[in-house]
Amino acid sequence: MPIAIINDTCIHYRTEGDRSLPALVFSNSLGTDLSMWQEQADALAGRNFLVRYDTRGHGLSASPPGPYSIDQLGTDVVALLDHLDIEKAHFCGISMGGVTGLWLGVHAPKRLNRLILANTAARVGTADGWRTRAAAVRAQGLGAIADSAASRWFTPEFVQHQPAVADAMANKLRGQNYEGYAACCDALASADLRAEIHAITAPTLIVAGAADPVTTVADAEALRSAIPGALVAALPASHISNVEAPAQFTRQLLEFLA
Ligand SMILES: O=C(O)CC1=CCC(=O)O1
Repeated sequence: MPIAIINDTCIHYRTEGDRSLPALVFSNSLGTDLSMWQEQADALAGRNFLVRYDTRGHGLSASPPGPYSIDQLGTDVVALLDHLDIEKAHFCGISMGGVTGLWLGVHAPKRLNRLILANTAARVGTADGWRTRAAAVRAQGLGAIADSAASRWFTPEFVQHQPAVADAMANKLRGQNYEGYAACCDALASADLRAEIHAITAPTLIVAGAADPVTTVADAEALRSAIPGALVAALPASHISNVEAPAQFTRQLLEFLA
């Protein structure tokens, strides 16, 4: 279980594949952990040096008291690259992980090769919405958020046909650290990169879920028009598109990184 002490915080990560291959970093969404990328890791470990990590406040990484900020989530990645002696990497982040990717595109362009931004936006939801959620989680824990997770993350058809996958992810959320989750809601409350993302120079692929109610296809189009040269692919999925449409997601990754 590799742990790096990064910005005074224990960050859990996992590497796979040959170090001589181009590095590819995966960043998880709110309430999940690095295991969400298993399908992509299985497909890509022969082609890339994979680095998966648990965003602070998630999985086996530490959950120091919040609020966190998007600058912190982004500088954690830069420090993890330093720790692993990686000069430049591809970066694939989903939802909150995608916001981290946008931050890296703006603030750490020299550390990036290609950028894959899935189910994300330069401004996800509203500051009030995230502050209300953070307060509710600090007061009541993660039970209610976990109970409703499947409906935010997946289409009803997916939940019906793959109940074990949806339940396993919701149960994992139930077991997360509530302060870490709330502190990441604080980070999303204050993250608004809309005025900055035009400066991104990394070749960028935006992956949308055609049925995503959280970060919509319109959000993906807004990213595409702001980021020079960005491409968009819409998959038949809701918010956690790499789990709901794993084969299509992986194909997009492979084609974009080829
Ligand atoms: O609300 C959710 O659970 C979905 C989500 C929003 C940001 C993120 O990373 O996940």
